[in-house]
Amino acid sequence: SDGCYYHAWKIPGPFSVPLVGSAFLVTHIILYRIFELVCGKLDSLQTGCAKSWVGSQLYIATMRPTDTEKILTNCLNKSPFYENFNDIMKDTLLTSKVSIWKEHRKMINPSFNSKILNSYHDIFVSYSREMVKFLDDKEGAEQTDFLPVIWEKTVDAALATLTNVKPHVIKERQRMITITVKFEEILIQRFHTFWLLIDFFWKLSNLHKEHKVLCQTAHEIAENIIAEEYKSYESEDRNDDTIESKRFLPNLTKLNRTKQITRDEILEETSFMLMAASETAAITINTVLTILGIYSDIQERVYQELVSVLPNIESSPTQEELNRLDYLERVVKETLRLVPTIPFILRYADEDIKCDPYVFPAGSNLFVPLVLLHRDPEIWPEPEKFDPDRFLPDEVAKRHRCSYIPFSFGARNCIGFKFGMMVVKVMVATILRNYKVLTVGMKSWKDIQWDYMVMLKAKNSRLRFEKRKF
Ligand code: HEM
Repeated sequence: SDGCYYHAWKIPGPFSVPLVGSAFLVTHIILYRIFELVCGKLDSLQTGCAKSWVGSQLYIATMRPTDTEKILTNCLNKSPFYENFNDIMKDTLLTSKVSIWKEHRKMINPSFNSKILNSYHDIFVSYSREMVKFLDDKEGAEQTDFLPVIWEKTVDAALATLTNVKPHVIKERQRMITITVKFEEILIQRFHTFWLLIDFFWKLSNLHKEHKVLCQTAHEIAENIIAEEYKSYESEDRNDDTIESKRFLPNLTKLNRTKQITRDEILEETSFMLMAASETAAITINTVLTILGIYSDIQERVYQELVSVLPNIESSPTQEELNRLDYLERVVKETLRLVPTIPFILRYADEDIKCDPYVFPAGSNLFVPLVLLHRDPEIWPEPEKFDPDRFLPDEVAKRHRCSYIPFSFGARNCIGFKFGMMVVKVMVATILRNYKVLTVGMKSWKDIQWDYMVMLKAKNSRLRFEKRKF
């Protein structure tokens, strides 16, 4: 509309891109141009926000906490960007239109309440013990890449908590990891091959064939998990009041009986939920350990806290002990500030959003770069310094509540926020109580090479583990 052009005209932004037809091409340009723009020029613009026209689509990036709060509270629809992930995750909590999302989130939310999450504590502990046992067996060995190792444990922990299926029953569950990695590789390859960004060529390419095979396999694995869940539903004398029946997949299975959700919808939600739960947690644990490997003085402080709260090396933290690990909590928070595992969020404006002195017009795509918001020197003095004490209560109270949002904010925030913090803390606490972690040849977090696609993950973190003496 004319209003849209008028409002957009006032927002600074030096470039536009000629009309292009493919949604994927648009996405490509957003990522590269806006990232470049936002990273390179946002602070020099001194406005905290910038726009870019990509064909007929308007993209606006902002790193002001007040705008961020307005966007995340008022715009619950996602940008078309999210349609590009993969073909079996088009209608999930993450991606679906508000109408569907609202219904599903209402059904899924109760499975993430505190009572149910607390019942997961011992399960997380048992997988963290398995992790330590794995390290014991390989003592001293340099892990060229720790991420796949910890990821196996978070997949099992996710299956053991979000479903009633015993992880070992799902023989191909480790393939969930290779498939996810492959999906991301294909996405990256597509981004780097200009002609593959045009749908017509993409559909003809071998990469697309590979993509389809992966979708098929992911679909089969999710089918198996659901079939097992149905079996356990039928075999056990079902009591719908147990805490187990309120878990994510059992709960959806129950709602399927009363036709509140279809089996296909459950399949997509499950596929996505298991991936979301395990990959984010694994990456975060890997990042925390890498950073603590670099800053050994900070690791030492974490270790001293662990020794005082957990005098016995064999013991894992109880829930009450976990809550007393304040310094560890600050370390995890500071890690997610500097390196938010999900580095940006894209929303869609259904109506005009007033962000003084600008109006972000209806129809625009709103880009919230967490990674830049979290490094804004106006909010974070010496932003590149790793300093867990930024999260002391007095410091937190001084900042705007949307200056730090690794789990997003508002009604469409991360449903697994507490779940994620719990797994990460239990795993890191148990590993560090038993092992000292070292990195090879790195002095600062800036020596880590970051993969910058959908997730922000360390590429060259080679961790070494040294058994702690009693
Ligand atoms: C541990 C680190 C984690 C981080 C940093 C993280 C971060 C986020 C962020 C930033 C979003 C919003 C994404 C967007 O709007 O584009 C999100 C959404 C989501 N996350 Fe997480 N997450 C984590 C762990 C988890 C876990 C453990 C689960 C599941 C148990 C989970 C499930 C989800 C789901 C289902 C959504 C979509 C929510 C909706 O749109 O209603 N996440 N997460």
